[in-house]
Amino acid sequence: MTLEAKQLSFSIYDERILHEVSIQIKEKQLVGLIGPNGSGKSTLLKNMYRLLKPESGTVLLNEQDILKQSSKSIAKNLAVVSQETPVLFDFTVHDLVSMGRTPHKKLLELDQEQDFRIVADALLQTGISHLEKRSFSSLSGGEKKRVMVARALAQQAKVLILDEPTNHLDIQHQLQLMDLIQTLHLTVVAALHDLNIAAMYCDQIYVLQNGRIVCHGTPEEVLTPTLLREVFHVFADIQIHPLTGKPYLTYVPEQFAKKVNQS
Ligand SMILES: Nc1ncnc2c1ncn2[C@@H]1O[C@H](COP(=O)(O)OP(=O)(O)OP(=O)(O)O)[C@@H](O)[C@H]1O
Repeated sequence: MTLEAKQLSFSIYDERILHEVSIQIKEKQLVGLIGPNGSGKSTLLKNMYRLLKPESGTVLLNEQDILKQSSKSIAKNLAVVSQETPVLFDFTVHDLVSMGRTPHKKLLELDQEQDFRIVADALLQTGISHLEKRSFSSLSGGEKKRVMVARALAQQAKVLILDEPTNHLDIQHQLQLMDLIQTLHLTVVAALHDLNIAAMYCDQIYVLQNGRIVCHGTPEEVLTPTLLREVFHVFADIQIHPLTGKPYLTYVPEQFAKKVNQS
């Protein structure tokens, strides 16, 4: 399964938020979307999971226009972990994760043995089995995030859209979650703020600035001191880490700026 945005533009109240954005997530690739606050990451993802409708351009899920597919067929293939968490009713963790099974069932069909097994697996993989009877509203921010990831896993979609999946998680759970996502070998696009996490886990990175893609490529190609300075307005020393073989960023105060490697 592949996911692609082609020449996508989007405006709110006559203000252009996204300018002809194109991004491509190939089969089983983990693609990171990075950019400063307000650069348009969430807006792009919302267009890609149909919460917003583009002004122009298309979103293709497995090369088919997403606007021409039924919600149920999209939900079988595409799961989303958004920044918002459901607040309408106070469901238990188990109930919420079980909702991930909905696209696979007929109207009013009860959970089958297989559904219970898939939900139990999703709870186990995200490390929240012990919370299954708790009410969702009583959970901490990080626990809620893991419930939403578990729901997405229970959906058994081949494509995942994640809007800041590691937000609210402590460092152990950030790494566990990214490890889990990597081992699932799904087609994934994730908006990420932590550039070291993006460097460590992403196959490709797209950089958004003021609603435009300004750079894309492998973490090694994209994460350079020049890009960090021009897009994020910070100075960073970037080395290839001897253990991971991936770029590792150390942010430095301006007084050390002249000493950082300039690539
Ligand atoms: N409903 C809205 N009404 C007005 N402006 C909006 C609305 N939604 C988004 N915007 C604006 O669109 C721009 C892009 O916002 P978006 O949330 O996509 O950025 P982001 O890159 O995800 O930011 P962050 O890193 O802070 O989460 C921002 O300037 C934001 O204020």
